[in-house]
Amino acid sequence: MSQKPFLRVENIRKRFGPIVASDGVSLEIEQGEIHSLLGENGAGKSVLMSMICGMVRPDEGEIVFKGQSVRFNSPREAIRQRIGMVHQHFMLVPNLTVAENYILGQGSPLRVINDMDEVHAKIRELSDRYALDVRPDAIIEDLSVGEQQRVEILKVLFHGIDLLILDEPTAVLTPQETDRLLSLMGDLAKDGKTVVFISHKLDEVMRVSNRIGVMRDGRVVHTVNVGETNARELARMMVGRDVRMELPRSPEPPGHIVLSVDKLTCRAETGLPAVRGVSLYVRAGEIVGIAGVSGNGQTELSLALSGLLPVDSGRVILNGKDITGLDPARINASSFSHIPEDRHKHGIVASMSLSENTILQRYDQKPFASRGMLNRGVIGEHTRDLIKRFRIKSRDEDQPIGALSGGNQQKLVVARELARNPDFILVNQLARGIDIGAMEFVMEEMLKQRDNGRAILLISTELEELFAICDRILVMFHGEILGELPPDRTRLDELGLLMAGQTNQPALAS
Ligand SMILES: Nc1ncnc2c1ncn2[C@@H]1O[C@H](COP(=O)(O)OP(=O)(O)OP(=O)(O)O)[C@@H](O)[C@H]1O
Repeated sequence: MSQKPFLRVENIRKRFGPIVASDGVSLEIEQGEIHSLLGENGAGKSVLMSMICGMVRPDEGEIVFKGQSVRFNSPREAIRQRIGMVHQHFMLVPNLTVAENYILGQGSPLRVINDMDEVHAKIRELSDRYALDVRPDAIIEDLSVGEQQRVEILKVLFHGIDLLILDEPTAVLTPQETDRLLSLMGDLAKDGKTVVFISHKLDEVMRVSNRIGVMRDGRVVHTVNVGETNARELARMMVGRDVRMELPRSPEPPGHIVLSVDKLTCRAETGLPAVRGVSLYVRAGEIVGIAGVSGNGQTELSLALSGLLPVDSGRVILNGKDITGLDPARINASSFSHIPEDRHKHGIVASMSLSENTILQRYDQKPFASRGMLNRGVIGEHTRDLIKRFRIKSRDEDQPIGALSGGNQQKLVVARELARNPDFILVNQLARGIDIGAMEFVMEEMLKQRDNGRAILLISTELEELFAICDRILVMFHGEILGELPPDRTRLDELGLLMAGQTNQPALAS
């Protein structure tokens, strides 16, 4: 690493109306390092990085890159200076090929030559060099989330970068894809590239970083070398207190069956079988987990249960009533809450306010409406209460939810669904984007719901989350439930083997 900082950010300020996203933030990054950024939801990580990559303009302060003061008006200008960012939400055109996406509107010299063979060859070369497995002629919409992310990373490499910024890249990845991404970061650093890695997952940050910066309230408040810290200390720096991962729970036995699923089958959007004869039940007062490497039918199972995907055969019974194949609105009205995997598609309407999002499914119900009129006072009060209880960082309840940081959007979805007092709660990826302090709170809330007699089905790729709050864990593999494990008598590696489809284990309960 060189002595002079490769990137220096000095005293940057950025406001969005009354919200201070960057409060005089300063940061130094060395060439060839992997520098992680941690911080609570809304601490200002994404906004800071968006300013470095030309997406957002700072109000004040200076960015010095390779010794020169820079001010970008667009991401394209930043890319010209060899700075690229992969965002939380991919920016690829779904019905175009990888190669077409790369030359689209970028003004690349290769586009002027218009030599697609050359573009394809360059993609293949980079794909081979960094083991990215990206085919230039693949259509984006046919690719899995992990593949699309590798396409995004290769896109930035394609245009040539020295600084790569990755904003929560592992939030949507399987453990195997995460391992692969972390080793890619190491390879890039070996090639002299510099990587900024934003994540809420402390174990990943500890594994891959050279240095770690911790942000709070729009500033970097600590920067530490990875060898001089540990996950517990990082958590304390972020949240300002110790974070408990072991949560107390009442020993009450579960009650009657609230949801039962009998031999459910359904196909994925591609038409291929995704859920193959799944049977399960969830009782009042218990949390049943579904573990599995993503892509094993969990997405389709949750969409089919909530009416968002047609069921081919089998039955779903909620509180004794057959809800199989009902439309989502009717399922929602049957005391069924859903915290979806993809909040943008199924959880929120980004352009609508927090208040409107809070009552999405209940805009015509008491106390939010009476005699065909919205009770704006009641809706506002209810939303303010959720904002306060879940510490959702926002200007006020009238702000569009799309302007909130990712983790704060997720907190509103969780708050809304729990506030509906449902009998059954379906959760697919509770933690998505939520910081560890808020995660502790959200898990406590889930346990309170359980202790109040709710039945909860928690689909997750985060094993720690499943072990922390589930009473039983089912393992899903290739669209089937392979077995059930008691979390208090199962080791992580046993669960991992079952998730890989290995069923001949002693821990497997009948
Ligand atoms: N376009 C915008 N309009 C208004 N406020 C915004 C906008 N973009 C960001 N903010 C606000 O700036 C603050 C910092 O947001 P940022 O996305 O940087 O947080 P973060 O640290 O990345 O959080 P998370 O961990 O949840 O992703 C938040 O309070 C957010 O609501």
